[in-house]
Amino acid sequence: MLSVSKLSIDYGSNRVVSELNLSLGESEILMLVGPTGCGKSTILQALAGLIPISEGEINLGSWRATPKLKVPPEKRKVGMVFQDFALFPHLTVQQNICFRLTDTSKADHWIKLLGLEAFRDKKPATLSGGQKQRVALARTLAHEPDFVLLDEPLSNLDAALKDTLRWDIRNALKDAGVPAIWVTHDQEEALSVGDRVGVLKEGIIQQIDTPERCFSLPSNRFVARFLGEASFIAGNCEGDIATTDLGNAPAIKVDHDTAKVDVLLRPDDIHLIQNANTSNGKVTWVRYEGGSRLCAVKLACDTVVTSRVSHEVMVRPGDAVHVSINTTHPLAVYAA
Ligand SMILES: Nc1ncnc2c1ncn2[C@@H]1O[C@H](COP(=O)(O)OP(=O)(O)OP(=O)(O)O)[C@@H](O)[C@H]1O
Repeated sequence: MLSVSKLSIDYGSNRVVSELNLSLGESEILMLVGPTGCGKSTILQALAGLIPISEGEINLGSWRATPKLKVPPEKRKVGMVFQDFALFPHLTVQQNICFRLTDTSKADHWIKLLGLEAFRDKKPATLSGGQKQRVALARTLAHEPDFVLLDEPLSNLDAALKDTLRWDIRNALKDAGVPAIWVTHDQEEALSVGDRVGVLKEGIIQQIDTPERCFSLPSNRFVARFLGEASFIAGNCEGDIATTDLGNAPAIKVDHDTAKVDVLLRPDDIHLIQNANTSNGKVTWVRYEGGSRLCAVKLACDTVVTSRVSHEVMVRPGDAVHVSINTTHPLAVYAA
């Protein structure tokens, strides 16, 4: 098990990561997300032993690192996968994967599992981005690391390839049975691929939780907005029911126990009707998404809520519509 307690990291006098606590179970995948510059790569580098830590402890069972107790990268049994693949250009796929490997049978397992058999004798320059990333992953896993760190492994690839490769990477990590921390900029990827998601802001973890809880019960408004479309509407909350101008809904108070609240609404929580007898809002913009359309609706109180409708609903900016809350799951509410 990888466990990190009260980890702080400074660059000179600048503290970029503060008091990070986390523990990863066997074969658990933690997705680390946050705005640019919030410290994601810094955390990975510290876990790998590439930069010093200022406070706290990293413990893998077989070794323990503190600011005074240094453990060099080669003693940490860590595997790293980067966005730029970091392959040796003069070596073949087979040679890249087997580099410094005593038991090459492990390499065969990953070459087969990641669909690389036809490319064994090719040089990296002749491979596509997705194939290169598979080679990088196979090389990492063939060395049987105790944990794996992935720094935006899919960010140089096109959308269609990302979609299949993210599942191949997840399956390979699960097959290897090692814990992994995977940094991504893609919220959808974080929610769908991870066992848990950690949301970082200015070096401080805001929430580490299951994808479902991070999305539907964010610990604060920053997490709510960071993980997807989020609107907030004023309401009252008595017990576990919230009352708003758009209807009532079951609710969970996330922060303080106050009656006046703001209710978090995701686009799927809002039902939009065109040509209703009465309207309560005007469409301000519409984004076509392929199978659906995301619509922003301005209410009389000036609050803007977003609703996702089928692509068959030809809603346009300026349309008068009726919106209401339509949910059976409890909505997160925050003190107003
Ligand atoms: N070698 C360094 N020396 C000084 N400051 C650094 C160094 N590397 C990173 N920083 C600063 O530390 C902070 C965190 O950087 P880091 O690269 O960890 O962020 P990130 O969340 O990975 O960003 P991105 O999503 O853009 O990759 C930033 O303010 C960055 O400018």
